[in-house]
Amino acid sequence: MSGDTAIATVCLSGTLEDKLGAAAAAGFGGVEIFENDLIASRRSPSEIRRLCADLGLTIDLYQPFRDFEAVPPDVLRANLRRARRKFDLMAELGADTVLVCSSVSPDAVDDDDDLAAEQLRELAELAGERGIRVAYEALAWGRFVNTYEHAWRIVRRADHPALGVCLDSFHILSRRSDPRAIRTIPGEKIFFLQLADAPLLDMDVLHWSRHHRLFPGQGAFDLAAFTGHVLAAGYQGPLSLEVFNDVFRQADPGPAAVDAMRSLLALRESVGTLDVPAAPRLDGHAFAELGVSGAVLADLGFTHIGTHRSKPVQLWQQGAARLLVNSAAEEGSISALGLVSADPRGSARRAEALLAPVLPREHCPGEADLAAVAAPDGTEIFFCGNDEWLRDFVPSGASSAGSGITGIDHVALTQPFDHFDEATLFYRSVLGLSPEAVAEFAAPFGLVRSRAVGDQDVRLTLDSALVRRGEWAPGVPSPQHVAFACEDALAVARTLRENGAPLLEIPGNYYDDLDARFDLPFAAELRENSVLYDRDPSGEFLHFFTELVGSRVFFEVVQRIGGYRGCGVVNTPVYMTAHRERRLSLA
Ligand SMILES: O=C(O)c1ccc(O)c(O)c1
Ligand SMILES: [Mg+2]
Repeated sequence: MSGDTAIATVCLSGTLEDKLGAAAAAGFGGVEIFENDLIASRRSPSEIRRLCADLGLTIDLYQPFRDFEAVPPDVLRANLRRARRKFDLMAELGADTVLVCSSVSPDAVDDDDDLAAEQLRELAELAGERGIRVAYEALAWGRFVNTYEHAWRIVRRADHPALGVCLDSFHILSRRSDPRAIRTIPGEKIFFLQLADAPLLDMDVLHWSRHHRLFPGQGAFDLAAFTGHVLAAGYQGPLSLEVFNDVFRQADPGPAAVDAMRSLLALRESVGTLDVPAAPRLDGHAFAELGVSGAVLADLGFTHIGTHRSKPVQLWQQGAARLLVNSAAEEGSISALGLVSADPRGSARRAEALLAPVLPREHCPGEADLAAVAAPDGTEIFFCGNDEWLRDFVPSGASSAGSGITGIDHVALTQPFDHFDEATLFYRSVLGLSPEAVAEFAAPFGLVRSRAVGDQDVRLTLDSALVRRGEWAPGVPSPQHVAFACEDALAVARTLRENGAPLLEIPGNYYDDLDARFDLPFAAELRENSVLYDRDPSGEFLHFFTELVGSRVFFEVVQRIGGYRGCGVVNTPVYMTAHRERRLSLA
C-alpha cells in the first residue's frame, strides 16, 4: 500500500537494535535491512525477524546483492551459489524482496543486455521457487547499467514474474534522467521504491550518493513530482527512505528517525495520499524573545512599553518590532519566536501532525493561551493570532520617538551543524516557509553554511558551521541575531550612533573593495557609518550591525530597496571578523 512507510537501516546510527527501535518509535511500518547491519549483529536472522515482529516492523527489503549479472559462466556459478545462501538467510529473516544493484565489477564482461537478462532470469527462477522477488536497481555509477530505463529494458527482456525493478530517486534524479517515463512501467513490475533527496552538487556521483543524500524536502530534488510518477504507474509497495549521509550516520537515531518520518508525511501530503491540516498563512514576526539588557534596547530606540502580569518578562517595542526580554532566559540567546498566524490553532495542529513537539501551555487564568512548538534546536515557536497576547502586559505608559526601526525583517538562528538539514525541513514543512538556495562561505573561524527560509512576511536564516567549531573560536555556540527593518539605514545608523548604541565598526578595506566593485553615489556615507552594501538582480541592500550585546546575540538593521530578496550573506565574513576583533580588543 502506498500509505506504508519504510526506512533503510543504513539511514540511522547505532547497532541494528538501536536502528530498529528508533524506526518503530517514529512510526515506520517497515525496514530495509542493510546487509552490513545484519552481519555485524549478534542476533541470528530468526532473532532479528522476531525483534522486528515485536516492534511491529515488517522487513520489506534485504539489500544489497551486488555484482551479479553479465558475467562469464564460472563467475555466474559462484554468484548463484552466493544467491542461494542469501535466499536461505532471507527465508529465516522473513524478507521476501532482495535488491540486486547493477554491476560495477570488472567481471561484467560487456554491455550485453541479452546476457544480463538471461542471467537475471536464472536468478529470478531460483528466487521465485522460494517465494522471493528480485528488485533490480540501476546504480547511477553502474558499469553498464546506470539508468532506470536500461534496468527496465533488461527486466522486460528477462520477462520473469519474480523479477522487477527497484526505483531509487537518487540514482534517477542525480543523473538528470527524465522521471516521466516511469509512468510507462507497469506498476506491478516496480517491486520497490527508494526515496532520497540531495543538494545539487557538482561532484562524482558515487561520492555524492554515499555521503550527501538527504531526506525528502531537505535537498533540491523534486521528490513530489518523482513520487507522483511512480504512484501514477500503479506502484503498490511502501515509500521507503534510503539515505546515506555522514551526519545522520552519527546522529541520535531517535530524533533522526522522527525527522525521516516528518519528511515522508510531508511528501505524502504533497502527493495527495495523506491529509495534514494546511499551513495557515503567516503574516509576520509578532516578537522575538531573548536575554539582553534593556539599556541596549533603549540605545537602539526601543521603549519598554509593558511588563508581563505573571512572568519575569518585559515588552520592548519600536514600530512593529517587539522584543520580549526574559530575565529568566539564558543570557544572550534567542529563546522564542512569535509568528503571526492567520489561524494559530491550525498552525499548531499542522505542527503536531508533522511530529513537532508541542510545548506545554503555561499561562495564568485570563492570559492569552498561545500554542507553541519546539524547533529542532529548541527554539520555541509561538503562533499568535491578533494582538490578544499584548493584553498580558501591564502598560508602562512610556513612549518615545524611536530611531527609525519599523519592524523585524528576519531572525538568524544559528544551528548546531548536525541540525541544519533537519531545521530546513522543519521550517519548510511545519511552517510552510520556502527554503532558498544554500550559500557557503569562508568565515574567519571556518566554513559557514547559510540558508534563508521564508517569504517577505516571515524570514529566518539558518546558519551553521560545516564542521564542529574549535573551542578557540569565539562564540561557541555561535551568536544569533535579530535583524530589524527600516526605510533609511544611513539615517538610522546616524541616529543610533548619536544615541551611543554599540554599533560595529567595519574596516576601511571593505569600503575600498566596495568602491572598486560599485560606483555608488553614497559610498562615502556607507564608509562613514559602517553600513554594508549588497546588490543583485532583485534589488539593493543596506545593513549594519551592533556589537555582540550578550554572549550569543547581536542586532542588525537592514534596508531593502526594490524587492531585494537575500540577507546580504556576502558580507557575513566581514562582520564576523569585526565581531572577533572587537572581542579581542575587549579581552
Ligand atoms: O552505494 C551503494 O552501493 C548502494 C547500495 C544499494 C543501494 O540501494 C543504493 O542505492 C546504493
Ligand atoms: Mg538504492
